[in-house]
Amino acid sequence: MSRVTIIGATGRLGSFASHAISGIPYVDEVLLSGRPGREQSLTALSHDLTDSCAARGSGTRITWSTDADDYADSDVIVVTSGVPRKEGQDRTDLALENARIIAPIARDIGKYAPEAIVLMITNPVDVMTAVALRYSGLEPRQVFGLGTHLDSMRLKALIASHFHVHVSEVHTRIIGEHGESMVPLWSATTIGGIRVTNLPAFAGIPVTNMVNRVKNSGSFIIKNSGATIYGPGDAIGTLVQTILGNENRILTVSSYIKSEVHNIGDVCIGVPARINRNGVFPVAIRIEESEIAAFQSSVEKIRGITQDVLEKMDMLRSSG
Ligand SMILES: NC(=O)c1ccc[n+]([C@@H]2O[C@H](COP(=O)([O-])OP(=O)(O)OC[C@H]3O[C@@H](n4cnc5c(N)ncnc54)[C@H](O)[C@@H]3O)[C@@H](O)[C@H]2O)c1
Ligand SMILES: O=C(O)C[C@H](O)C(=O)O
Repeated sequence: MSRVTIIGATGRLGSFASHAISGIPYVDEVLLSGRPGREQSLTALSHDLTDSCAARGSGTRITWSTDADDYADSDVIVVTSGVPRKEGQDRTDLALENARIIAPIARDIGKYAPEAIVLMITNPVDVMTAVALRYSGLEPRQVFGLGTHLDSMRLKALIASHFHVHVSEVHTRIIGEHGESMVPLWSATTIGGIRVTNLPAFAGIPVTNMVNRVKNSGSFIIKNSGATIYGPGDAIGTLVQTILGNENRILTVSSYIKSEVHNIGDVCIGVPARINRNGVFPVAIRIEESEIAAFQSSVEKIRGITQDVLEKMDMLRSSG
């Protein structure tokens, strides 16, 4: 029996992620959680998703609640609550506003669901992962963020399209910030098991254009269709399935690292991590010199914003 709770379920991403999760075979119950005042919307969404399950021949139960104590007994909690960026904003512009939304939610998770594995989605996701870790009091293995998994999938799609190969033939990773300072690891990119840098055709690929397209993907979609929904929603589904299926896949997610990448750490940021029913375990890696420098600078950026937000949150708390 597995129960997955989505906090922020009435939002654009939350509702599609709920749909994606309801299709995972290991999931018996999806609990749609929202703020008081959202009862009608939660009821309607639960009816719609129940119809969807029936149409797919799935026996997954869809329930809803506005009470935090119903987080209890959740195996996985996905948090999509928070403000999305508007056209022209950077994800990091949302840091303090969303930290103020995430902190009380994380406290409730720590109180009512201390055994759960928590997947953070709210942006800026690396910073919100650190906020959730701090305020929930859970262990680092239990709290992680979507991080650069979505960016890695975006790059994978571009590489597959460029080389006219199936996406399953491409393995690639982007580490670091889910944002401007992300670091594509060409050293860890393979097509059909062959390192891409060993393929003569790689010399002709528009690397900079591809990386810029990944960096700008979210803002392009937001500008032209309002929100990113299906890419992140299905990426959330993959992560939930990886946890509940105890699959031990290595995916690139925002996780607390001490020193796993060339002794760089003390931050929540996108890194390759093994994911299973017990949570998320960053994998120690060695990368190329230029990649180390870029990762170090991404870490410093995210560590700085995280410290700043946590300090401001402390000040807000002490001033009542
Ligand atoms: N990490 C990623 O790759 C990724 C991808 C897409 C969206 N996001 C982030 O997910 C978040 C939600 O995006 P969306 O497009 O679904 O937004 P949305 O506006 O459609 O939904 C926001 C949700 O948050 C809830 N919410 C808003 N303010 C709240 C508050 N003060 N307290 C409690 N709940 C509150 C709303 O009720 C709603 O359920 C944003 O921060 C967005 O940037 C992250
Ligand atoms: O770009 C955004 O603000 C949403 C999300 O982080 C994304 O990359 O799709």
